[in-house]
Amino acid sequence: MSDQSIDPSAVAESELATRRGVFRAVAFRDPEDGNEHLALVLGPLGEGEDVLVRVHSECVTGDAMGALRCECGDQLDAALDRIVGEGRGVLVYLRGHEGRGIGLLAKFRTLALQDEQGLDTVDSATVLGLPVDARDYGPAARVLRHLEVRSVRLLTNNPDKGRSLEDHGVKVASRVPLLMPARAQNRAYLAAKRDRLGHDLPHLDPPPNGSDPALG
Ligand SMILES: Nc1nc2c(ncn2[C@@H]2O[C@H](COP(=O)(O)OP(=O)(O)OP(=O)(O)O)[C@@H](O)[C@H]2O)c(=O)[nH]1
Repeated sequence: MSDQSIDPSAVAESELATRRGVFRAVAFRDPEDGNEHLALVLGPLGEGEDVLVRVHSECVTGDAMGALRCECGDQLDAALDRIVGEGRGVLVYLRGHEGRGIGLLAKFRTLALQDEQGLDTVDSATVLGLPVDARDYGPAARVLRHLEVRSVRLLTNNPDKGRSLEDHGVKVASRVPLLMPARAQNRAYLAAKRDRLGHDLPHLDPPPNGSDPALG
């Protein structure tokens, strides 16, 4: 549980008209990591119970450039569509989470190893002495408290994300799958997330005899 709260002087808000509609956009500087993060809020949140929430880790290649080797961009679009479909919800976009927290340069080093040596997303980090996942969800918990969100339906396939948010005091009422169809370019990445990182991705083809054809 992180007790720190966001200082009002470190928050700025504006309306943000997007292709999907008008959001309340809340920028904030987190008191612990010092990064400037973003929350997009749709609709009145009422009592703040059971709010549909996506906590999305920055991925400049997937989110902004449309890269296909991960499914980050697809998930960002799908999460916003789901929130707009309900007419109520929050997307928290966490900066400083690039590459699961190792940063852009280090992420590219891991991507090069994946391309050149066929390592997966886990081994390509560990051979470089980098953490597989260094993300801190404290900023998400703090902004959800700031927004008076009391419990969330969390859009994620990653059970650890729900647990980490709960460790920071967020009540996760349920986990809502955010399953993206596999593409040729991201099949190996998705398989590694399922097989090595424990993500719930039941829509992927099961690995026959313990090996995934997408990897071979
Ligand atoms: N280190 C590293 N990071 C990657 C790689 N591919 C994508 N990422 C980063 O992974 C982060 C997203 O994490 P994921 O593990 O894909 O998914 P998640 O956020 O844990 O789970 P979901 O909530 O289901 O999306 C983003 O910050 C991406 O930049 C990679 O090969 N190596």
